[in-house]
Amino acid sequence: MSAAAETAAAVPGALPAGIPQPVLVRGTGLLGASIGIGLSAAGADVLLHDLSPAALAVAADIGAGRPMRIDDGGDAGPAPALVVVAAPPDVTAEVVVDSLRRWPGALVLDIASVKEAIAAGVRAAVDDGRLGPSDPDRHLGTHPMAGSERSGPVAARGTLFTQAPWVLCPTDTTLPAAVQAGRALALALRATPYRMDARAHDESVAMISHLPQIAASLVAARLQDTPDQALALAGNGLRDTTRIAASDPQLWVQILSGNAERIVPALHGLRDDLDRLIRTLEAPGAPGSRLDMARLIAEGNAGRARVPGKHGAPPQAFAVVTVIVDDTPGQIAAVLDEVGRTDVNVEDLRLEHASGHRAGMVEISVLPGRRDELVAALSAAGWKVV
Ligand SMILES: NC(=O)c1ccc[n+]([C@@H]2O[C@H](COP(=O)([O-])OP(=O)(O)OC[C@H]3O[C@@H](n4cnc5c(N)ncnc54)[C@H](O)[C@@H]3O)[C@@H](O)[C@H]2O)c1
Ligand SMILES: O=C(O)C(=O)C[C@]1(C(=O)O)C=C[C@@H](O)C=C1
Repeated sequence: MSAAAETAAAVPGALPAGIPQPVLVRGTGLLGASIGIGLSAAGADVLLHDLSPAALAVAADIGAGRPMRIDDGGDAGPAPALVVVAAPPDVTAEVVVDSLRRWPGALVLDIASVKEAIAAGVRAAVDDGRLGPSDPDRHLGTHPMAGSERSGPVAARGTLFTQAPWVLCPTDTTLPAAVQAGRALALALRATPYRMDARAHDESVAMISHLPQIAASLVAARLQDTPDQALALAGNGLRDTTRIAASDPQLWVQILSGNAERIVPALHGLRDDLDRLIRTLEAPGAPGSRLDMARLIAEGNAGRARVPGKHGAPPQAFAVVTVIVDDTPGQIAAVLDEVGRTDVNVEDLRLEHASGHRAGMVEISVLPGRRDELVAALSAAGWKVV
């Protein structure tokens, strides 16, 4: 399995050449509206369509583009030159096929989370005569590796894709113009394009996206009957491991069933480790059991250390500077204002509210070499740094 990251960087605020316009986004939920907002902000002419009038209206209201009517009596508005299908996975192939048929001059991209099933669905339309043999060449399967546990346009933001990988899955016959459009779309939204075939993509996401989702859901499911007094003690360990357990069940049913063949081997591996741990913990005092536990946690350390940092850079441990603030309006902005006066780049930011207390903690991640400088500056300005 190999992925080639392209290195060209987007010029901030500029629309890279190669995005045919107007662009029509079909499906204006979280992803479609985010794409619309980002492209509109970069100066593209964006049309929007969604089966849900409410999702369409919200997307238009938040600046994702202008609504377009699509129906069998003729479409209202100009023919799109590029269609981006951002509908749920189980209807994506059909919306791609419909778009290829409706607009014979348009390139069509989709962004669904699984890729082989969509490609097969589009090819099936050639077999049943709905598409001509070369129509699928205008289609490119893609997948932005950015999202959220939330869905719908209300959660959309134009910066969703910044610094995220965006996978492009051309086949041997995909038109170069379609690949160029996919690459330009990723760059316009400040993502990093990667090229990969659909099979390698699906194998990869089984491990780096689908298995984590399942693990988070299974862990969170255990909490249903946990007493409130135990949950009141929850710290970041639980929050970190269960954030994506809040994801949309409908979406994930489609993703998991669309990639079941690749997910099952990963689950067998997980089950083997779980069985091993259960056996060990059933006899924690037995000879070798502590070594077993240490190995398991160390194996987790080794896997975690392989997760890349921003821009696909090697994993990097940041230093965390923790500032205690009163839990009152304006405090966090004031801390950040102070940080802005230094020349230290904020790599990550996290807010922590101690339950039952009127104080919060702002955790600022910076490059380790810049930690002392930031601590000195914040302390000198009177902030409580711990
Ligand atoms: N949510 C994520 O984190 C994420 C990340 C990357 C890719 N994706 C993919 O992006 C796509 C959209 O996901 P989302 O999270 O934005 O979902 P969402 O539920 O927020 O939005 C989907 C939208 O598609 C609309 N829709 C349904 N059928 C349609 C049709 N036939 N024509 C036009 N619109 C239709 C729905 O009304 C809804 O507004 C999915 O294929 C998903 O796999 C999601
Ligand atoms: O919620 C998030 O943070 C995500 O990025 C979601 C995530 C992921 O697993 O990375 C989930 C599914 C999508 O297909 C792509 C992105």
